[in-house]
Amino acid sequence: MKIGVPKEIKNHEYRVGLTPASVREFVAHGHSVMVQAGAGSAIGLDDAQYKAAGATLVDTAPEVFAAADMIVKVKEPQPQECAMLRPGQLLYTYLHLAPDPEQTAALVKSGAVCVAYETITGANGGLPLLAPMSEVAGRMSIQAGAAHLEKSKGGMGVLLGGVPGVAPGHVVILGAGVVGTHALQCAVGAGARVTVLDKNVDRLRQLDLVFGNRITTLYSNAHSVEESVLAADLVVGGVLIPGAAAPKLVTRDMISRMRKGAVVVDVAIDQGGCFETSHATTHAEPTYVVDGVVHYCVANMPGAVARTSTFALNNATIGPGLALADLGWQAAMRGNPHLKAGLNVAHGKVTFEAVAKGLGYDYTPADALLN
Ligand SMILES: NC(=O)C1=CN([C@@H]2O[C@H](COP(=O)(O)OP(=O)(O)OC[C@H]3O[C@@H](n4cnc5c(N)ncnc54)[C@H](O)[C@@H]3O)[C@@H](O)[C@H]2O)C=CC1
Ligand SMILES: CC(=O)C(=O)O
Ligand SMILES: [Mg+2]
Repeated sequence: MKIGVPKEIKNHEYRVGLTPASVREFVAHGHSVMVQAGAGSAIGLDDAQYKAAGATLVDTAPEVFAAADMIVKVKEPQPQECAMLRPGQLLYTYLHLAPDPEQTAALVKSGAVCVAYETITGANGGLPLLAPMSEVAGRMSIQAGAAHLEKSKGGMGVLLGGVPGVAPGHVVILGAGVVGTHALQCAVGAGARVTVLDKNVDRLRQLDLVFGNRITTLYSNAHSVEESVLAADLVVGGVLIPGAAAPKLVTRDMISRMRKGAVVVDVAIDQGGCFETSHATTHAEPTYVVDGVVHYCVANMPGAVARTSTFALNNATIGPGLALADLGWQAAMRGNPHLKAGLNVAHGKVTFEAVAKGLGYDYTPADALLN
């Protein structure tokens, strides 16, 4: 198969779909790999390394899209990329379609076969191709939140760890999944007071066993969310209903009653966000203020630490990527329900139920297209 890797074009996005090591794997499996010149140069993966790994370098994205059977990316295709997709072409990347009707319409129109990293499931549960970026974003959420609590960034001027004789900052984490757990590790490490909420009590039990009374765990409902958020200096939003739009747990009214200069980091913004007042921002302008509360809602947080993130992402995407290329998407998915769960759009049909339901499309189960 001809594999194509274009340079990412989203704002401040320096990750790249394949590392040179991953190119080498695809080539060893008998595939040819085309990489757009300069695709990895911002993170020290230069063209010479791709060449040495067996890739062909081409100058422009249109050349990559025109020649490749399978496009490997990081972020959801931007409008000019959607326009270059063709019927039957395989797209392997993050999509986050539920909150994105324009992209969904463009992918449906393209006729391409679109596999979303974030909905591929794991044999042992979880979302293994989302997990590494959630680890990164979870850890970054405390870093970003702490920075924006400083006065010069619009915050109230709180040091998360406090100092002897002064109480630490209070971090509230919504969702105890991968983002939540990694945020929690960093918040505890920084010396903050930490409260974490989830609807999954087993998950709270696991965290309680590890962190004991260094943290407070709470079952998530409207009451506990409201009480916690109103007492917080920093709130991290890390909830997920896989493939669906994020539930709006924090209302506009709660935001208006929060402490002035508090910070919210809505990591779940790529699925639409879990604060009613959230809208997606970019690394170029990461924050805005509503009712005195600083909102950080960057939809590609791992792009800021693109080198670490690219390696972590490739560790997870290489296996399913090789299966798709080696067997073709239909045979690969027939034998693997976890990979099949990644199919979101194919041949003009929406094949992921939560996306179809949320955006008003007829739902076509993937099985109907696998013959
Ligand atoms: N902005 C960015 O750059 C990035 C965003 N993300 C996003 O972060 C979000 C979280 O991802 P993960 O932690 O990997 O998901 P996960 O599936 O590991 O965890 C989500 C947690 O939310 C919980 N949850 C669901 N409804 C809830 C509710 N009403 N109240 C409290 N908890 C609730 C679930 O029980 C689960 O434990 C996703 O939307 C993901 O796409 C991930 C990486 C980067
Ligand atoms: C998961 C995601 O949206 C990202 O890594 O940018
Ligand atoms: Mg999007």
